[in-house]
Amino acid sequence: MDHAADAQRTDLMTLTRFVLNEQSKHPEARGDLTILLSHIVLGCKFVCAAVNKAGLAKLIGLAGDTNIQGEEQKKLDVLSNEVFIKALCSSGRANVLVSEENETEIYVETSRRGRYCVVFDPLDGSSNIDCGVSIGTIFGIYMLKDGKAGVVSDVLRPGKEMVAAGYCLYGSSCMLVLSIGNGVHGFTLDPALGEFILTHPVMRVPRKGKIYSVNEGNAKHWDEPTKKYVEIAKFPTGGSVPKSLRYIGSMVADVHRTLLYGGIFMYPADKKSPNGKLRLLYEVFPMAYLVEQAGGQAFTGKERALDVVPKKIHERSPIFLGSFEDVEEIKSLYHASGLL
Ligand SMILES: O=P(O)(O)OC[C@H]1O[C@](O)(COP(=O)(O)O)[C@@H](O)[C@@H]1O
Ligand SMILES: [Mg+2]
Ligand SMILES: [Mg+2]
Repeated sequence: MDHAADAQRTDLMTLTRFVLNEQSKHPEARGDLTILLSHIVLGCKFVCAAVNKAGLAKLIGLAGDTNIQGEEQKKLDVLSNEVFIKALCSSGRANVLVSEENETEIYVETSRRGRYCVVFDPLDGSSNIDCGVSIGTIFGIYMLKDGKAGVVSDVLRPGKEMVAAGYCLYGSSCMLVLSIGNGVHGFTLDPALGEFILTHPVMRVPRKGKIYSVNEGNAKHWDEPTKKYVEIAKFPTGGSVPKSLRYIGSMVADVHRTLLYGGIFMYPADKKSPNGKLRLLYEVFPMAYLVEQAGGQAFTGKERALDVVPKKIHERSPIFLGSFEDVEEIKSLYHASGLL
């Protein structure tokens, strides 16, 4: 056993240590957010373990029910949802919860209520579970508006009012990417230690990218600006090289790649789904928050994504996010089209 190396590892920047350091910069902080995040992290570790052994543990396939979105729930959707609801309730720091898998908002029992509201997608990329392609968990955190008993309007607020957001990627490695309003930081799970270690400090999305990411299967239903953008990406003029298409079909994985490599991820509105497919509260807002914190931008086809005021908890929204200049291009096409 290489004790020296092991001793070395004790000064690794773990996620817990990182959040405690951030907390220490705010003398007014009571540590509630730190405790809440530690319970979300526990949930991610649990789901990561379940995903890794999904085939062995008969966690592949359908659970037999349909969720409010009309989607057939996968066994891992249901398990992950239970894991996060239990973890958040037991933190004693959560108040109102909104999950993709629950029709209505969840109110934590009075004795265990706290000052934060959490919106989450317990398992993102469900269509990729059974084939072992990267999937994830997405979350966003609001603080109660007036500190009293939570109500649904505590979460029907613009994404820019969130105090933290993140996702956990269950892929070739398990990574948790987090922002508590001070940049974006990536942590990789060390399976031996069972700790998330800071491996990607201060993530910055490249200003301009070479990748576009969209489900081209919907192309015939797209509006003109989206069609034009993809046309230019494929057949650029003036000697520029065509962009590469990359689409995994798990938002967490497609956004993670976009944050690291740059480019644009989009799920536009189309004639089939006039509000797009992705959900504003627990998919679009957390990802837009992270992308903006990393120097990129997020646009709905009409406005800055984080300025939208949701009316319903499962509301959908079109989204274009990623490298600043790439999103600027699609914004100018919307302006030019008169749709804005
Ligand atoms: O198959 P499509 O229409 O391209 O949709 C893929 C999108 O749907 C999602 O799977 C929806 O999320 P859930 O799996 O959490 O329902 C996103 O992760 C992904 O970006
Ligand atoms: Mg999802
Ligand atoms: Mg989901």
